[in-house]
Amino acid sequence: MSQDLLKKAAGWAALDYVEKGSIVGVGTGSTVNHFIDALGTMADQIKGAVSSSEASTERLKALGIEVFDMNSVCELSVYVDGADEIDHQMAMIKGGGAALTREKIVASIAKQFICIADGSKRVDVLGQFPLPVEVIPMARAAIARQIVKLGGDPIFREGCITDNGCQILDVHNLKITDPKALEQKLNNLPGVVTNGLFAFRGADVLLLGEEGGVRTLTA
Ligand SMILES: O=C(CO)[C@H](O)[C@H](O)COP(=O)(O)O
Repeated sequence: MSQDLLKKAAGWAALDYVEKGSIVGVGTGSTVNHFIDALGTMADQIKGAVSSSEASTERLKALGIEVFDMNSVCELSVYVDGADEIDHQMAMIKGGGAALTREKIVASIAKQFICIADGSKRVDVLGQFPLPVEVIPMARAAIARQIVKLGGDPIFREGCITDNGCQILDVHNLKITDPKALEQKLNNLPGVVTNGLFAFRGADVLLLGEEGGVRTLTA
């Protein structure tokens, strides 16, 4: 089965976690696009969505789903999003699609984080996928020097401007033995907006698309 079909299976499986009449937190990416398509089939049964990116907002609206301003919503029952990597403790690397900051913000008000992914995303140790760090443009070089001191190799994602008007450094060759410690260290660097480690706010449920079907794992 193709990777996209595995993503699709995981995306559609997340529909089971959507409560009727609720506002749903929606992530970003190719796996989430399948979830949004699935959500479209129950557009008249939900109140709407809070979106983590302009791209997801556009897709949601095209399916007739109302998108609420994050500031008008206190709590979400679920937040559904993909991941670039997820480990056995349900910590993730996210941000391959550059939406990490809004993803972390929307996830922070959700009771449950439902991660949808194809089987290739599950890893023993995070860090094979370069860790995205969103930075204020004027701080980029200073942050890159600090990241080198932490043992990583930051590469500027040329041409990428986030929905927040910021830039991305993709950090290669990090050995992430303690995801929470690294998440905190990176957040402490002046000019870092967000880093793509989701260790403090990991997933609660992982729906993993595999050849044999969708496997459900819980934290
Ligand atoms: O964090 C993300 C976007 O910022 C995505 O969830 C992550 O990159 C996975 O993407 P995909 O579902 O396309 O593999």
